[in-house]
Amino acid sequence: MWRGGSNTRTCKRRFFSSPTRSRHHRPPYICRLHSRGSQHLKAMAEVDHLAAERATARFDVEEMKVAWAGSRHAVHVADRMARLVASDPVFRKDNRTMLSRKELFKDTLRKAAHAWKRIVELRLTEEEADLLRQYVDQPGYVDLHWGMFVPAIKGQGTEEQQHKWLPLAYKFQIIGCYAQTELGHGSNVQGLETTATFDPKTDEFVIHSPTLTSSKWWPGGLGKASTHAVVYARLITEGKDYGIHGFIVQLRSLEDHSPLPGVTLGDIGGKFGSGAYNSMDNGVLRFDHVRIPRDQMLMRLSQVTREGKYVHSNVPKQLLYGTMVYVRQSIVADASKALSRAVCIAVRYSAVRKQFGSQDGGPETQVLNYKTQQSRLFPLLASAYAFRFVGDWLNWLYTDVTQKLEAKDFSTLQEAHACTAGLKAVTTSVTADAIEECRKLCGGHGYLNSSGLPELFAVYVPACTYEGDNVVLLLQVARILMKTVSQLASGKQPVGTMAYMGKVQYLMQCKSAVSSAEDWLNPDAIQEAFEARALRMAVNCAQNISQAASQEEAAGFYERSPDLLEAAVAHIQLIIVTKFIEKVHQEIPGHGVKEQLQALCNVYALYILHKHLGDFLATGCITPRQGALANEQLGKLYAQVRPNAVALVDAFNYTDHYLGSVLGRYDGDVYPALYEEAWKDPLNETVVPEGYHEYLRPLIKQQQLKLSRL
Ligand SMILES: CCCCC/C=C\C/C=C\C/C=C\CC/C=C/C(=O)SCCNC(=O)CCNC(=O)[C@H](O)C(C)(C)COP(=O)(O)OP(=O)(O)OC[C@H]1O[C@@H](n2cnc3c(N)ncnc32)[C@H](O)[C@@H]1OP(=O)(O)O
Ligand SMILES: Cc1cc2nc3c(=O)[nH]c(=O)nc-3n(C[C@H](O)[C@H](O)[C@H](O)COP(=O)(O)OP(=O)(O)OC[C@H]3O[C@@H](n4cnc5c(N)ncnc54)[C@H](O)[C@@H]3O)c2cc1C
Repeated sequence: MWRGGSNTRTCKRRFFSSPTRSRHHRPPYICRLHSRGSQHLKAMAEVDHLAAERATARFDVEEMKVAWAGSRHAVHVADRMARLVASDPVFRKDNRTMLSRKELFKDTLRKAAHAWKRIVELRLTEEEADLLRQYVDQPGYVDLHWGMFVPAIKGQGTEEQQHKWLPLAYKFQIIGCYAQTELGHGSNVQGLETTATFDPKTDEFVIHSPTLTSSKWWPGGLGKASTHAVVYARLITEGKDYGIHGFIVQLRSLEDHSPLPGVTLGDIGGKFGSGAYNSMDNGVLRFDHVRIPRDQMLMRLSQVTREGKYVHSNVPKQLLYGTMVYVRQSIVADASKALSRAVCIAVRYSAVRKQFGSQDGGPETQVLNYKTQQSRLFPLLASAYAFRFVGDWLNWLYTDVTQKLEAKDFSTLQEAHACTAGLKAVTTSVTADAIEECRKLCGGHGYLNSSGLPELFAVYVPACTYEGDNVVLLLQVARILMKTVSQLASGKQPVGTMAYMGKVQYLMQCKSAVSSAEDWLNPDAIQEAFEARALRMAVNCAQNISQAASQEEAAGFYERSPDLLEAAVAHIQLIIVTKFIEKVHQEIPGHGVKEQLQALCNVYALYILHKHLGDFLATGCITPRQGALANEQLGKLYAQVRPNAVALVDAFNYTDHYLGSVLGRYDGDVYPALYEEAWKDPLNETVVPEGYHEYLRPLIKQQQLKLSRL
């Protein structure tokens, strides 16, 4: 009866009602855990399986935490916020991949509301609140509210508009999203179709979706949560189309959340991966002649007068894209977070996991000791640090450009666009690929949801697409490179991150002086090789475009776009290497910290050189022998990193809650955790599965009957 008749009763119930029997049927380890209870678990947690690894570190981990976080204050605040989230049961996330879409969405609403409650109760600063939200680690409407809606109003709204709308947004009296992309157009912003036609009779804009393809499609937070949106639409006044502009539009009632008349909206449906980005209500939105007051056009850059006259302030039109520039720089900062999480999991697990090598009964080999594991993993570890530092620099650049713009100095706008677009593209592509590589580095267990890696990948991978498809963004960088090359002949000196192109005479013909593996530890040798490679690739593209004399320049660009993409990547990699070298040149306190960062900087640079050796050889920057020496030095650097690897990921200072991975646990006690996690799966709620009586039993019985007839 027990076996056959009660497949809906749970293991838990049976366990308590009939312990002997349950124990018999339960896996022995689980019974042991339950019988000893939390005391046993606590005792287990006190064992540090990675202690030996930590003991081999040759640097001060606490000081490395400071180097990673940026300051002692940053370490302290991050630590406090991470623990606050980890200790609060509302922020539990280990069950996320098992929730249905509706449950997951409600859970996201609950977490967002609870986070807000805590922020208000504890009177958290903006810095603390941002960190708290980061550690809650569940994409939701608040990301778009704070991350795009508020910045769009700040960047494109007049003082008066900011005064009216920002206090409402700051107190969550309204919830906003960023509605730009449409069903038919995302990359091509100028191709958007939604219209905002000025009606001078009523002093209103009429917002309308003229076609199916003009439906807003993708905006996060739009589907179910937002009450308002910044909507991008073609401004039409006095019969003329003035192109894309931003408008604040109310979508839902502030009383009962129902859509306002003329507004049709909903969620666009399930997305890649279980859990993951499905906590976000990416939405669809259509307007049927929805009227808004004229003063809800964001009028900082251009205005429409009461009479309907269009007035454009004397500022570059591209400032309309300011919110995207802002978010792209924050995405670069986030790349190092996602990458470091994946790397932390893979490094710790690789130190715990053992395979082969015990023929004589001795201990097996930690997989982290395999050279192949090191050559796949350590460049990713180095990339996490590289992205962290280039992200800090980009944040500085963004702040600097913003201050200049306030003073009506637009000279660095192009530099900001090229750096944010290019770094966003390169760091997100590398990070997405790296998370998947970390999954493979964890073998079979990496494929389990409880490793945290599948969800991390699924949440992260759309970063290659949103806020600008990476290929489209790299082509923007390439265009700026081509413009810069073409200006070299006229003697115009490039500035900022393009300044190296001014050394064109030298860089086009220089030969690397490297003659031993150690020579590649010289930052000048690395810098020169990367500069020469980037410049020669750009110049080659420019020559090829201009040699296609029969073609228009745009056609030549189109024809050569695959090569241009590679030239753009080379330029961006040069920026990352340069900023890492600059970081290492600074004063860095703490025993051994500078030396470790130096080693990681060299790993990053020589790994890129090795991976893109074809570029370096084809452009004649280095010889095949010098390429081989770089690879030889890389192997030596991996050996140097090996004893420090676990401590280098400890320096990220992530709680087990934030990591969300049984493989990446701080204590390295992986196997009991994996084993226990398995039993939480809903399939294990019953011993006999649902469907047994419908499908399995009849099948087995039928076969038994057939056999008995033989
Ligand atoms: C652990 C998990 C972590 C997860 C991540 C966590 C957090 C991240 C934070 C937030 C993310 C959360 C959610 C994601 C939300 C996503 C939102 C979105 O996706 S919003 C929609 C974004 N859409 C795009 O990015 C569209 C991309 N397209 C464009 O930007 C433009 O169409 C494009 C491609 C630049 C072309 O522009 P266009 O005006 O048509 O013309 P041109 O190419 O001819 O350019 C004309 C000149 O303008 C210059 N330019 C272009 N853009 C800019 C700019 N942004 N700033 C300054 N200048 C710019 C360009 O260089 C040309 O200059 P010249 O005339 O040649 O001098
Ligand atoms: C998870 C997620 C969240 C999002 N959130 C928001 C949001 O909050 N608000 C919002 O407005 N939008 C949002 N978006 C939309 C996002 O910004 C767009 O999807 C993105 O800009 C890419 O545009 P697309 O979808 O039109 O891609 P497409 O341009 O259609 O890309 C398709 C393919 O064409 C290629 N391609 C396109 N143009 C060129 C070209 N000129 N040269 C060479 N190749 C080209 C691309 O590389 C790609 O391979 C979100 C998207 C996702 C996935």
